[in-house]
Amino acid sequence: MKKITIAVIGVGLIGGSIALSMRRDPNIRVVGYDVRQEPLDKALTLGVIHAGTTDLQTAVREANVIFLASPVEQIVATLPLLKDMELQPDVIVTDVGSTKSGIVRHAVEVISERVTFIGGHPMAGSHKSGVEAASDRLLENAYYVLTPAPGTPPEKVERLTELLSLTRAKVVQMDADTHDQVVGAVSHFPHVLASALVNLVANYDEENAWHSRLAAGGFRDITRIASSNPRMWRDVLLQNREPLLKIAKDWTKALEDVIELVEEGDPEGIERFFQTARDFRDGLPERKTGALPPLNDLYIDIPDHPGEIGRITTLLGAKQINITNLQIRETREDIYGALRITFHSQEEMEKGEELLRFFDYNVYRRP
Ligand SMILES: NC(=O)C1=CN([C@@H]2O[C@H](COP(=O)(O)OP(=O)(O)OC[C@H]3O[C@@H](n4cnc5c(N)ncnc54)[C@H](O)[C@@H]3O)[C@@H](O)[C@H]2O)C=CC1
Ligand SMILES: O=C(O)C(=O)Cc1ccc(O)cc1
Repeated sequence: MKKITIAVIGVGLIGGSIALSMRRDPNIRVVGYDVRQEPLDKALTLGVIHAGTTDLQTAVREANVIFLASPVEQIVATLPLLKDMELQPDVIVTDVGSTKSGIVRHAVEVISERVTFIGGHPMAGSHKSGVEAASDRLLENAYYVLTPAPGTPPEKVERLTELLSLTRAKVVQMDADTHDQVVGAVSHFPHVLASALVNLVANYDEENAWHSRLAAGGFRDITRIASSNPRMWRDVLLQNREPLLKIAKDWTKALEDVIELVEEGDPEGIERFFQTARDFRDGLPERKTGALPPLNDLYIDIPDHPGEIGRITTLLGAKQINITNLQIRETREDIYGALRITFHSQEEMEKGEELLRFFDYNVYRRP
């Protein structure tokens, strides 16, 4: 089979994960470019890329496909640089940015007879960043949105789709504006809300430190994404202003509606509010096929002493069930702790679940 070269511009969490997925094919050579030497050194050490450079022209010269994987404002800034560079004829330039309309608009400058641009956004990720968190499984089972323009040659979209099968993501297509509206609502705005809530509670906490001490499961769950990379999210908000401002207005109205129900002391209305949300939330696709990142986690109630954890890992080890991480979560009333176990694969998680249930542990798939 013909050897091809992939250039990854920005070797961080997503660029690194794409690179690792591409490396599943031995005929693919991955060249990484970054503005910093450090991620390139790490990526080489971790076997994420075959070669690394801080010179953009060197990275893209041989590339058949170029993935722009830096923060979105930097993707916009890189596009015009490509225009003056020596590129392979028939090269496909794509990106992984969380926003699409602005990027697709700027990409028009680089599109030519010889250069195709196809916007892309893998709908999986993490609040972690950097190449050290990259994984060839990060995008597995997630949606991967492509936003080809009406004039994009369909055979190029097909070629990119085929290449992306190495990520094991599910490639779908939509126009860039629709993407920004939908993803604004299900991803960007939740990040704003999570951070706003954390900042509110942090202010209360200055007056009364019980806030952070009592911050329990619900607060932690809904605010996990407030630990995301502030630079990255700054750029996302700046790139997706219009849809986000509209969603923020709708949100304000939705919150006012709840406030009204509370002011009126309307029990049916309040219950309906929670019930409607619960019905939709419970009907969301399971993690393995949805927009949430794929996780092979189980949560187990354990009596709060160390011997118990040893027993669980021994049981799993004896059945050759591989785990990749263990975490003790909040202790409830000093009786039970919740142990989170991350398994190496979905299959191993299912085996672990069955085994631990057999030994009478309370096992949950959600925290
Ligand atoms: N973090 C996530 O969960 C997801 C992020 N994305 C998108 O992927 C892109 C990358 O995000 P992450 O991998 O999370 O960030 P990251 O911070 O892990 O990696 C970004 C890398 O880009 C490099 N960089 C910065 N400016 C650059 C430039 N001008 N040229 C080349 N490299 C440059 C940085 O040095 C860093 O190594 C962003 O556009 C983000 O919107 C998409 C899906 C999920
Ligand atoms: O941490 C999480 O759950 C995320 O929200 C992941 C994510 C972050 C950014 C994206 O553009 C897509 C997915």
